[in-house]
Amino acid sequence: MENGAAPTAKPVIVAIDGPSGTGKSSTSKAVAAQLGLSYLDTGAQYRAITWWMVTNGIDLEDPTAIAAVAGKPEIVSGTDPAAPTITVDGVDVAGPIRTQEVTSKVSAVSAVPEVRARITELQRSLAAGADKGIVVEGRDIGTTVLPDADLKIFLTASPEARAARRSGELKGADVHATREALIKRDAADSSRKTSPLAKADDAVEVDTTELTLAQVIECVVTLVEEKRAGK
Ligand SMILES: Nc1ncnc2c1ncn2[C@@H]1O[C@H](COP(=O)(O)OP(=O)(O)O)[C@@H](O)[C@H]1O
Ligand SMILES: Nc1ccn([C@@H]2O[C@H](COP(=O)(O)OP(=O)(O)O)[C@@H](O)[C@H]2O)c(=O)n1
Repeated sequence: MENGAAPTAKPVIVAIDGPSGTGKSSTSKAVAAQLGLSYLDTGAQYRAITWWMVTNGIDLEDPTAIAAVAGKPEIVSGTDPAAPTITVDGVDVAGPIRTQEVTSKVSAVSAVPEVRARITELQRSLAAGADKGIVVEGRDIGTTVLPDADLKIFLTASPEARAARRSGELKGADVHATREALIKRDAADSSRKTSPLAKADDAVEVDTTELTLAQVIECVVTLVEEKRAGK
């Protein structure tokens, strides 16, 4: 080693996939913060492009209409896990992308191949530019976006646990209706032709139903540290 300098750690790429409400965002943010890595919420990017389409009156029942404008909005993601940001054409959309309207329409938009190609390119470039490494969470990160990730995790949980977690967030929301909406969105995301929600063959599956968030975070941090140590 020249000048006795300490070796610089190789950037580590972590892919976390799974259905809605399994804890991907909370886990990824915490793991990235704890390990000094960047963090990317790819669902927020699909929500942002959906928000733009809704705002601009695009017919979301028509995949050709969606494909025709997929390249128009400029979507920028801030990857600091302590303060992730998302803008569309310079407008902060962190709030508006979480509405029921966007949630109910995002699967139709994200199924369009031109949308996926556009967003996948953004994701790969953000991952390549993360000096220390990055935790990227979504549905197709381990299978399609970053197939060479150093570590792939696939989070699962029972529909009941996921619905209870989500309705806890959406204060007062009916657990049954939330459960039905989750199941419908997962079915759409899993059955689309282009890069569906799926576990990569080499992903580690973690069932979070009976685990606390702190336990899931600890489990993933340990797996990253083991990878880094070459175990
Ligand atoms: N293991 C867990 N136990 C209990 N609640 C959890 C757990 N993991 C996440 N949560 C909570 O569930 C909700 C959904 O988690 P989130 O990380 O947004 O899931 P996802 O990104 O997979 O949709 C959040 O309110 C979060 O605090
Ligand atoms: N890598 C990804 C991430 C999200 N998505 C789409 O974006 C939607 C919203 O993702 P999200 O992660 O914000 O969803 P939540 O489970 O957090 O509600 C999903 O239902 C998918 O339709 C995708 O297609 N591919």
